[in-house]
Amino acid sequence: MVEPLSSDEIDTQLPNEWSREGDEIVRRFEFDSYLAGVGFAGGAGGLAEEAFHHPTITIEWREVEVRLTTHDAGGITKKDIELAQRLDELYE
Ligand SMILES: C[C@H](O)[C@H](O)[C@H]1CNC2=NC(N)=NC(=O)C2=N1
Repeated sequence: MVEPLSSDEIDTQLPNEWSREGDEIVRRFEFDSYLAGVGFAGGAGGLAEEAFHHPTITIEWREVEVRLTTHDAGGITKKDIELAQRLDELYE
């Protein structure tokens, strides 16, 4: 079972564009169109399924908010950090 990271570990491992909100890490991705955000959300869902680790994805007007936490561990784990990194690669 994966263990929650300590606050220090989160601070050092959190990718640059992400922020911590309690037991979640959050990033808002910006797009030129609503449908570009929808497409990104679809790709994010595919990465989530590959990792079997599922974020909360909110699709808004030209923005997509992704929230990650590890429910099984009750906190932020390396699974969240790793998927965040993959989402950043998808976005770039
Ligand atoms: C049984 C458990 O729900 C599964 O192992 C997976 C599914 N996707 C998941 N996604 C997230 N974000 N956290 C989990 O703990 C998690 N667990």
